[in-house]
Amino acid sequence: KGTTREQRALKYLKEHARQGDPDSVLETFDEFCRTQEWAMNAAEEKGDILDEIVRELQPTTCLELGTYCGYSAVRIARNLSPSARLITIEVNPDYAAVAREVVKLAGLQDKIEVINLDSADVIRELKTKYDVTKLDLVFLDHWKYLYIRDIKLIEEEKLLKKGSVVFADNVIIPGAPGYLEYIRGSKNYKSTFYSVHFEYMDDMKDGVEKSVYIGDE
Ligand SMILES: Cc1ncccc1-c1cc(O)c2nc[nH]c(=O)c2c1
Ligand SMILES: [Mg+2]
Repeated sequence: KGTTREQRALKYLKEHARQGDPDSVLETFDEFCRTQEWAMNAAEEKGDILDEIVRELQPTTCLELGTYCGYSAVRIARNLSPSARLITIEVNPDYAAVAREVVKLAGLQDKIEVINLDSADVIRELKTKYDVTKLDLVFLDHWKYLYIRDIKLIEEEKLLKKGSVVFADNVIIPGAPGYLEYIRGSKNYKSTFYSVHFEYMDDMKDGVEKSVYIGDE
């Protein structure tokens, strides 16, 4: 084959999506995943909830852990106000390279910064190196065992404020052992679970968890 699934997806997007049109990029990516090859995008019901959160919260500074090909980064950024921005972290260099192309194709490179590093290392430097004061929205969509490590690090760095939203994908499949217990057991969050279909699979159920920070700043 020579190419990876992510490279094939990017090729399809370049051939079929409208340059500079985020909606077209997302629709085309969904079409690819429905007709050509499945990919782990926070799409369909998951994406609809994400859209709703962004539209209601109108976040200024967003952090995404787990960029993959940039689908949810585009989904978030297309609804951001002019001065708002999204920092998205992807540890896999091949995924990060594709994501940067997808972000460019959507015309959102001025709103989205893709960082190809380990999430913990970046979280520790958000205030000093990335000019972040507080995070209004955090989207956890990387590796299930890192959700709890990274949310504790975000708390340690005092990056959340009252009203900040932490949105987690895949809390059922593959599941986020320990994260749900931690966040639901914490007095600093008000959590809501949403039962949703797994991306592009009408006969599989997953879950997402929306947690609003109400703790001390
Ligand atoms: C790929 C896959 N296969 C079977 C079951 C679940 C998954 C799956 C689905 C996702 O939405 C993911 N999101 C972020 N990171 C992941 O690793 C991930 C894995
Ligand atoms: Mg996911």
